[in-house]
Amino acid sequence: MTVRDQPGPGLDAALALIADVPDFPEPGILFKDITPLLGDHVALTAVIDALAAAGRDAEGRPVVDKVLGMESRGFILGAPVALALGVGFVPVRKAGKLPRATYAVSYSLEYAEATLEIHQDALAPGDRVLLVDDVLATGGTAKATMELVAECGATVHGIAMLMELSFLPGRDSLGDADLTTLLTV
Ligand SMILES: O=P(O)(O)OC[C@H]1O[C@H](OP(=O)(O)OP(=O)(O)O)[C@H](O)[C@@H]1O
Ligand SMILES: Nc1ncnc2[nH]cnc12
Repeated sequence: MTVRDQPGPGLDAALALIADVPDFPEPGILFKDITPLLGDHVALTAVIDALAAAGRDAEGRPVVDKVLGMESRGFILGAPVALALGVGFVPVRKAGKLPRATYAVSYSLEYAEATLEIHQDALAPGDRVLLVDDVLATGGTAKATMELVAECGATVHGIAMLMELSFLPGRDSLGDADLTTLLTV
């Protein structure tokens, strides 16, 4: 597994806007609140540019066919990353939200259990995709999404996360996937 830090102008200041909220949504969880960062145009631009770099080659050319975002914070970050790369966006949604035929995977995350779904025709066999989300905690969400991509016959080019919680074993569940995290806490 490769981890690439993507320092850039304004990125450190952007990441400093993430707020710690103790005991949310339940006692013992230190919740990482990205809403102050999202509300700052300069910070949001720096973060989207840094995440999009995970979908480019060394010359800066896009190398993915689709960006996937996991509900719901992965939608906020993933859609602008897709625009930056000039490719389409695919939502990976919680159970029961997608209207047509889906593949589904159930999983556990830091403070809940859930099922994620993808439309069966969202990806073409052989598509190379970039997964985008805000937090890598237990890795349950990312691992479930990788399984959905495999079920579609597509390939995970990389996983781009705003932050990684180093006190949880998230990265251990991602095999040899190419993981980019902008911040480790
Ligand atoms: O690595 P994990 O343990 O799976 O946790 C990470 C996931 O948890 C959060 O999403 P959540 O399901 O809480 O949904 P939200 O974005 O709608 O708040 C976060 O946005 C990641 O998707
Ligand atoms: N501690 C945390 N803060 C924010 N989002 C999360 N998703 C899973 N764990 C989280």
